[in-house]
Amino acid sequence: TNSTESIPIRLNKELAPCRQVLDDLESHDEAWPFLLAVNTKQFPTYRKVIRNPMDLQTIGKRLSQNEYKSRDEFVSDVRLIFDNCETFNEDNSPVGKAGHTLRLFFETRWADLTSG
Ligand SMILES: Cc1ncccc1N[C@@H](C)c1cnc2ccsc2c1
Repeated sequence: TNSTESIPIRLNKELAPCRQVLDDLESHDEAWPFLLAVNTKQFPTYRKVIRNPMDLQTIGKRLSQNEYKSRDEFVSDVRLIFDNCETFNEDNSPVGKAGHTLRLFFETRWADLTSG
């Protein structure tokens, strides 16, 4: 069955901005470091430093599986991506700069989509 049939209309409407902003993030030029989970073979220290990894693909799966019960849960996962990025990457590194750019894009787009 279509996974959206099972959730109340209210929740479905409530989460619409989440799908929209996720699509916008995934298609952003600076999204490349955040599309998939950080490969721990490529970055062996990552999981020691970052206790709660997060990425855009994981958020998309959670959204499609109706794991978010509120917009706030969704927003927390998105902000976790950028907080992890700041923890692990220098601000002036390519990934660090991408994180700051994409965080500002997210907060601006999210405010536009949800300001009523
Ligand atoms: C967001 C993040 N934080 C810390 C480490 C990595 C990453 N991203 C991965 C995709 C990444 C980021 N940059 C490069 C450069 C060559 S492979 C590769 C993979």
